[in-house]
Amino acid sequence: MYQHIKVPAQGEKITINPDFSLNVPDQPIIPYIEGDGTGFDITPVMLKVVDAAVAKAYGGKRQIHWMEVYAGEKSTQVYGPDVWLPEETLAVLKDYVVSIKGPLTTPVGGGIRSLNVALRQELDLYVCLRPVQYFKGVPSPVKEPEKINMVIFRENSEDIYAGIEYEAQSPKAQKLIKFLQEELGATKIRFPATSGIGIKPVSSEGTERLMRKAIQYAIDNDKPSVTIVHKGNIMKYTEGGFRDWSYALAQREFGAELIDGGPWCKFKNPKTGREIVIKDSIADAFLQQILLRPAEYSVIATLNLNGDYISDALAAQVGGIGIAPGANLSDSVACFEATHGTAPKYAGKDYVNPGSEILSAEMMLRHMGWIEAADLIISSMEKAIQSKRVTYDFARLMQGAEQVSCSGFGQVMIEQM
Ligand SMILES: NC(=O)C1=CN([C@@H]2O[C@H](COP(=O)(O)OP(=O)(O)OC[C@H]3O[C@@H](n4cnc5c(N)ncnc54)[C@H](OP(=O)(O)O)[C@@H]3O)[C@@H](O)[C@H]2O)C=CC1
Ligand SMILES: O=C(O)CCC(=O)C(=O)O
Ligand SMILES: [Mg+2]
Repeated sequence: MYQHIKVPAQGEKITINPDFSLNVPDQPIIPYIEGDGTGFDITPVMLKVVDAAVAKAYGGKRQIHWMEVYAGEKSTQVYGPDVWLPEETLAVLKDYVVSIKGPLTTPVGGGIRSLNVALRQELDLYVCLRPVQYFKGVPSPVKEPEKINMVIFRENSEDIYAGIEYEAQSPKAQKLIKFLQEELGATKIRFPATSGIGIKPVSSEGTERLMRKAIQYAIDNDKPSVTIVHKGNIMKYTEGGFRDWSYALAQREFGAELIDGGPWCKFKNPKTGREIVIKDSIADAFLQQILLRPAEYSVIATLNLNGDYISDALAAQVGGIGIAPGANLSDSVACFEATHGTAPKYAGKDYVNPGSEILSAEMMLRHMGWIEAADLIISSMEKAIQSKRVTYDFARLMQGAEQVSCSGFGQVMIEQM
């Protein structure tokens, strides 16, 4: 049926109901992309840890049947030199509803555009959900990392990630600059002859669907606030639009009322009766506030580029991107992936922390309703860290730690289950 994807002999597809809830069989087939660079190291460890957690939690009644699908460098080996993201990979990720991927390389400057971004756009995975939580015992550069408990909702389908960009001095850049100057009266392009130029589309529709999810998450998880993070003072109609449309949605759809004349507003959580405050923060100020007053922030709703920066910055505060998980979500399809990239200098060395991808799998299990297996992953991660048998990133900051390999850390987790 497929050119290179081998469907496991056993197992069934996860399917979606009209209300977007999932039907998860006891033997689901779950597609995975190994990933480039350290994806080669961390993905097999993630598979092993998840299999162990599922076996332990359900005693053989449930089992995941993994199905490898290809993207990135491995895809060019399997399909041919220029095939980075095969059509059948996209079709399978959509059709099988829930999947997980390792990181994929994007060259800086020229070369292919990001496959990670392409995948999100092709499947319209418009929410990038990145929870940031502290695990006891993790070495952190801040004094009170336990005060950090945030969930980032990063808009994942627009902003400068649309890839509308033209190289300096190319005919298209020159044409666009001429159009901006002659047709739209732009006078502030400082060096028009040598400027590369990019376009930043941000829409009310894209903003509203993201904000709706962020507010619903705050309701479902009894969170005290949603903070809109933007740079709307400078980019008035894109980032400023994001702020204004977000506030308007909170008022229109969730009945939020202005606090002291606004723009902050609040409403009562219909499930718990507790107040949810909708507020905003300008991105530069926000980045210092999360260091100085992290306890004041809970759910974060932000644009694509801000969300990218904030994800890594917040991850560092709770110990680094070695334990920073994430999910890319549409209303129906979910593809889980770590926040970090391919860390090329460590590729193939069985060295890096597999924690981010394992915790992404933990989010996946929870999304599937396999709570017992997800809980087991969290508890074994906590115990593994507290046993101080950890990968280099934690070991270099911990007193008395024993440094273990990437696969060694997976083994420590399995022993703790
Ligand atoms: N979703 C995706 O697939 C993403 C892909 N990328 C791509 O990855 C490539 C490399 O990007 P780069 O900017 O180097 O960012 P990376 O996130 O790959 O690595 C940056 C640094 O983060 C630390 N790090 C990363 N992964 C781990 C891990 N598993 N365990 C412990 N520490 C880790 C390392 O720090 P130290 O040096 O201190 O040990 C590493 O040098 C680029 O092509 C980029 O486009 C980037 C982000 C996301
Ligand atoms: O696609 C890439 O190469 C980088 C993406 C990234 O940094 C992210 O999504 O956090
Ligand atoms: Mg990033």
